[in-house]
Amino acid sequence: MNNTLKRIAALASLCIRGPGGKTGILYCFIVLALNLVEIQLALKMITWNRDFYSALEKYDARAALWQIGIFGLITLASASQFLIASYIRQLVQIRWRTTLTGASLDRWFSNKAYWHLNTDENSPLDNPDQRISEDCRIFVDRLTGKGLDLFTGLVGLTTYSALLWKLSAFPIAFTLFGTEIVIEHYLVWAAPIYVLISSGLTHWMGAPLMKLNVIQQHREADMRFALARLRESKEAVALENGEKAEREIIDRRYKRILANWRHRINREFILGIFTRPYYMTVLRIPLFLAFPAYLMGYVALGGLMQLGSAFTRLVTTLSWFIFSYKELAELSATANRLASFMNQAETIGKQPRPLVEFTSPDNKFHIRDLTVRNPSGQNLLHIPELIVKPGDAIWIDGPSGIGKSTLLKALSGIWPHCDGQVALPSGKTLFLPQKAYLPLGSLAECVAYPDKPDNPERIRQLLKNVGLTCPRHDAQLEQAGELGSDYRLSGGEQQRLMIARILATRPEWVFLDEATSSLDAQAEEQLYRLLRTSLPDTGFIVIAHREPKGLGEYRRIDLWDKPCHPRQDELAVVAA
Ligand SMILES: Nc1ncnc2c1ncn2[C@@H]1O[C@H](COP(=O)(O)OP(=O)(O)OP(=O)(O)O)[C@@H](O)[C@H]1O
Repeated sequence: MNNTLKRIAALASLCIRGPGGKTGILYCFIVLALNLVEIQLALKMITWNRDFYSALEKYDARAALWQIGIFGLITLASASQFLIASYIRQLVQIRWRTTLTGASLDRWFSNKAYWHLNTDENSPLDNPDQRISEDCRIFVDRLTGKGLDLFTGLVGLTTYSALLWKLSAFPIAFTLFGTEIVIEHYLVWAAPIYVLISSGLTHWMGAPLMKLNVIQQHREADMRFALARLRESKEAVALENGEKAEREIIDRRYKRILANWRHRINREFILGIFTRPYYMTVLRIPLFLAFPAYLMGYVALGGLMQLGSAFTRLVTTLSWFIFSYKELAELSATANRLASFMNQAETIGKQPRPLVEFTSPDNKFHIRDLTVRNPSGQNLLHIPELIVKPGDAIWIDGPSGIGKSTLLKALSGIWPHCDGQVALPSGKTLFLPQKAYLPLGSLAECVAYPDKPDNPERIRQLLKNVGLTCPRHDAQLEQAGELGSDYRLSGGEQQRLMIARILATRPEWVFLDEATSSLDAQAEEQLYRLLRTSLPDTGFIVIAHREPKGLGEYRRIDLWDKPCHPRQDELAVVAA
């Protein structure tokens, strides 16, 4: 509980420190001031109860009509207060949610946490990519909602207690085990005892609901992920007639949702056995408790209604915990999830880089004593020394699974299971993985990725140069859409697009991981030639199962005669 409060405080302070956060605080004070107005209106309503019922008791029609007019005015003021307060509260939510979402995304992207963090369905991190936006919304919504309610409630509590104390200046007397007991101001004591017992019961009956809510959100996110994955792979699924298998995967996930949902319904039912009658009686119980005072002649009907109304206000304010139980459960689950995601993302930045970086003379790309392992610690590759000059080309060729792609990941700095030294030359570097990545956006944005497209005409020309000339592509050059689904590029076309990306971004170093594997040998050679003539000073490190013809002179690193997962001393790849 203590930890949860600390996490809520840390996330709230993050929201306040962000842009517009302080203005948010100012808005919160305005909402609080408006809520205090609401307390004053509630006091007026309590007095109204007395005056209206007194008028009825005395058959005074004029006074009763006058009270109906006052009721209209109080209602108007109360509705205006509610609408303005909730509008301003949402302005705070916009500011704080923007800051919190920004901070979460910063952590998600910094140090490539999105790649490093284990986000499997069994990971305790619980699908951060599926939940970031929703969690930030829930957290800010519940924090501003429940936080402000709590402050207002505390003020309301003292006001209503003081009023009730004044109104209930009469005792209740009864005999218990032969002893006469007299309790002064008994209504003031009855309210907290009544609510305390009720809150305890709510928590006792509802505590398992918190855990069930967390599991439910987790499983819902798993199902959304499976559906999103189907959308991404729809072509393969359609071609392989995988509908039945996919349906089973999704059904399995739905069944998990269903199983937890059943538990949740049962628990909500159990909780409802207590809370539902509580909601229904909370407005009447005060009258029942106050009516001995009426019978004993301490108050008239108007006074009884005023007492009942003041007691109801006090009990509803005290019942904040019971009424807010579900939202508080959500706030606590969301705060814990967000905080744990942020902590884990931050620790990634603190881990030392696995490869020691040194400066190489003449701006060469230099590897010394590099060992690449798989996650279980088995050695994949060992490179004692490799030096590549700017403008040179290297072809790495070897069997599947030997660790070629992993070598590129190690060089890019994202693979933690490696050691050795590396000198990465200055200048722009582009790593193109086996599977072409087509970001959401226009064709021009896709070509220039990760840069911004500056000149559509130039990109049009580059697409033409790599053989992507089709009126359809021309029309889609600047039109936003989802590549890969909307543009329907073939595997080979996607790889041509990657070559256009190299030409558009003009890096000094290019690492290609089977980036031309879907092209025929002739097209591949043409494209390599185009790359070499357009970028004569660029160094190329090419992983491919076919010789990179057209790239000019290159050195080959042949991994064919190396056993898979060899011992470190068995494998020494030396590039002359
Ligand atoms: N993220 C990962 N988690 C666990 N194992 C991995 C991961 N990435 C790669 N591996 C393992 O490391 C080994 C080398 O994989 P890698 O992709 O580097 O092979 P490769 O030589 O590029 O093969 P191919 O020619 O088929 O692309 C494989 O056994 C693979 O299963």
